[in-house]
Amino acid sequence: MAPSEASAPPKRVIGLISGTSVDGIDAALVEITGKDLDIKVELLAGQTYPYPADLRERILAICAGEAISMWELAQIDDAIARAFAQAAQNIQTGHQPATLIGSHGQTVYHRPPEPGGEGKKNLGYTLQLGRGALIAYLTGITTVSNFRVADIAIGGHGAPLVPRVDAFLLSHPHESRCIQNLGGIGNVAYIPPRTDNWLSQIRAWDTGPSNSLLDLAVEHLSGGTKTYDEEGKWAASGTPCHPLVEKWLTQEYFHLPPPKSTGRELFGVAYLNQCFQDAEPYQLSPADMLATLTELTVASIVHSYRTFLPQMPQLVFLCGGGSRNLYLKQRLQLALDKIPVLTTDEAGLNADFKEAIAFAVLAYWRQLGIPGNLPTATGAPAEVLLGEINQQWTVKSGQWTVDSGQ
Ligand SMILES: Nc1ncnc2c1ncn2[C@@H]1O[C@H](COP(=O)(O)OP(=O)(O)OP(=O)(O)O)[C@@H](O)[C@H]1O
Ligand SMILES: CC(=O)N[C@H]1[C@@H]2OC[C@@H](O2)[C@@H](O)[C@@H]1O[C@H](C)C(=O)O
Repeated sequence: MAPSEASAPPKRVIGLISGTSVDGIDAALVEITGKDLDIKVELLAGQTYPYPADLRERILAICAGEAISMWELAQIDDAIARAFAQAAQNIQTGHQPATLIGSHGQTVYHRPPEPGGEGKKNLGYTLQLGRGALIAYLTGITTVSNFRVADIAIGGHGAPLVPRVDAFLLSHPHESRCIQNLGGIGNVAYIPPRTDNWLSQIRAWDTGPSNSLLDLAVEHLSGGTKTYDEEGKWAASGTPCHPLVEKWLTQEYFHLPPPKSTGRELFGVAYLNQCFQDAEPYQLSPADMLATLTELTVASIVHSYRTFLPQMPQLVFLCGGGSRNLYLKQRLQLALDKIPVLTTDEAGLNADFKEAIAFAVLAYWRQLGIPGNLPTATGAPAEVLLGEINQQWTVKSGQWTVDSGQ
């Protein structure tokens, strides 16, 4: 083997994301080798760093549509970048330092593209706070950020982006698989067996609410003493009200064909208030209400598989915080009948940190010049490089030098 073909040393990368649950910053320190089907990712450390309570409250208020001044926007952007930079520092404790960060940031607004004729549709818009330039400066590590904007600029949804990573880490030569993320919002990647043109046959979309409504309901019903339902125990003590689930399932989003994306703008506080109003005639107990909202997550996922997939998958792998909700998992298994429902842990990929791991891989691909989006997932007309590279600049002997991050 020629020296240039000798396998490159592993690249040490940090992935950072705070998702739509706004529960905290998921940080993953990984070692990556290979590029596509030969890619290997080893998780060296994974940790969630909760936001300070006041910052979380402000982010949730902005996500719920509260108007803020540009001054406050700047303050929050910096506060998030600082928290992300701190998470990147902390996750390296006891390890060799990383040479690259992939930082998703915090989504505070997401508007999918509006349908319309060629050149007539409104582009989507998405805003992730926590600017990469500040993270690069504070950590001294080259940071890739703003992953969604390039896909959106050419007409895509800019989401979901993880499916391409799922494809390379979780595909199977003979088996079709759904990778179902259960975050604040749910999203699915359907990955066919790796036969000819398998990449172009991948389908992916946001399935709707996963924990966003449940968490808000738990906070309300517990009088603010809980932020989520540990293992789904509270919901498990109730009974789902099926007529309500049927009514909620008539909502337009669930019937839109993919590609499609959504967020807390739709499945947030106002939506939950409507759910409570709809539930009034049924006089549900708190536990029944939580069981019914859980059932909406389950039913919307299964309905979307049955409606939009070319065929049902042979296996479903769950990931995201909702995969720890045993009641949700059990209801999903019941609804999917004979299709095994596992977590990605069982495929060797940590279910809690898969999104953080994915943004480490997307940053790595960005640096190698490999596209990160899948047009069948985001609806973009082409593959594009995702993310803006914020080089780590240092002053050496009075001259600016740039750390290539290689
Ligand atoms: N042990 C648990 N039992 C029940 N639910 C849990 C548990 N752990 C986490 N969750 C749920 O998972 C949520 C967080 O999931 P996750 O971190 O995957 O979401 P996210 O990344 O913020 O969202 P998204 O994927 O939409 O961006 C919590 O808000 C909670 O509802
Ligand atoms: C705009 C935005 O932040 N979307 C998130 C959100 O959370 C889940 C779902 O909605 C998904 O589409 C996306 O995140 C994951 C990481 C993705 O892009 O694959």
